[in-house]
Amino acid sequence: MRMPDPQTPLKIGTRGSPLALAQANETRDRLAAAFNLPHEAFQIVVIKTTGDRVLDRPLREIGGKGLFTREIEDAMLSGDIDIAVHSMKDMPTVQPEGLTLDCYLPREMPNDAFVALDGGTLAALPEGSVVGTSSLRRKAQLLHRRPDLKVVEFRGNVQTRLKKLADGVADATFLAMAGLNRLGDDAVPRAPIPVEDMLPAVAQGAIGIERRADDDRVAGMLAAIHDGETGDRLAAERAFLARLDGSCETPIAGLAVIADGRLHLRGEILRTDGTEALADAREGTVADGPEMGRDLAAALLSRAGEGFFDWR
Ligand SMILES: NCc1[nH]cc(CCC(=O)O)c1CC(=O)O
Repeated sequence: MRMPDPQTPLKIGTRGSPLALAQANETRDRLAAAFNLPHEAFQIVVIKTTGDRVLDRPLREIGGKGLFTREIEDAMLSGDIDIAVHSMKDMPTVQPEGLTLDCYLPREMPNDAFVALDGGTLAALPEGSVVGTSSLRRKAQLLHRRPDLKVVEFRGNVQTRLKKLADGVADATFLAMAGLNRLGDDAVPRAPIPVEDMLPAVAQGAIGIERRADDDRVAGMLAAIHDGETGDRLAAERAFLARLDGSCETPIAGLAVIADGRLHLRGEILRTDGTEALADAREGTVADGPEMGRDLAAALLSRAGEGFFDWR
């Protein structure tokens, strides 16, 4: 296998946000360590996506999943980059023709974080408080438990959201614990929310690395840094999501954990206004994860009935 070197570096495509760059750097560090290569054998290439460009509208109005990936995938197909580093939470369940996604780094905490400048917790949030989020899932889960709260649209990166809190636009917001941990920004006050209280988005906290399907050299390199347990968990969660045809327009949550060699999968779907939440769980062998995901999704869908996902 010919290795990349400083003259012909492996090109790592990523979005330009601080979190995306942290994820790309982690990927480079793991590859460099696995093959004993200098950092200069890798080049990080920043690519702007539609999701980065359009900041003034809710993402679901612009066009759902793929908003943060399309331009990066095009760059890979045209050979401008060799691999792409993604937050798996933002990834469609099917990849474009010619691309493969089968390498995952060890997963961070999947939990959502409750973020309030005064360091408070969700449980202690006063009645009638205003919470900022652009996530339909978080909004629906929150209103299901706390119909007294008001939810306002909140977009932008971590820094932007903190600024909005400081400006008094909202009393609190939610972020993924994984993002905060990966940014290493201890200044952000956050309380992890137990997954029993707020089931995370499918694949939350996991990083995936995409490549050209026919690139055997890169496939061999990525195999060396792939985390099998994360792969098994995501296989179950993403099968669940795929069967639900999940997109940004539907509040869906799902989480698989592996304990004592058994896979435990929990899933939830909600009405967007939070008036109804349907949840269920499956348990089985790790190999049966994808089948359990599809079965769980089918069970929830049959309970949901027509119009459950309508949000307009
Ligand atoms: N939708 C944006 C997005 N995609 C991945 C993460 C966090 C990191 C992760 O889940 O791995 C975030 C931000 C957030 O939800 O706070």
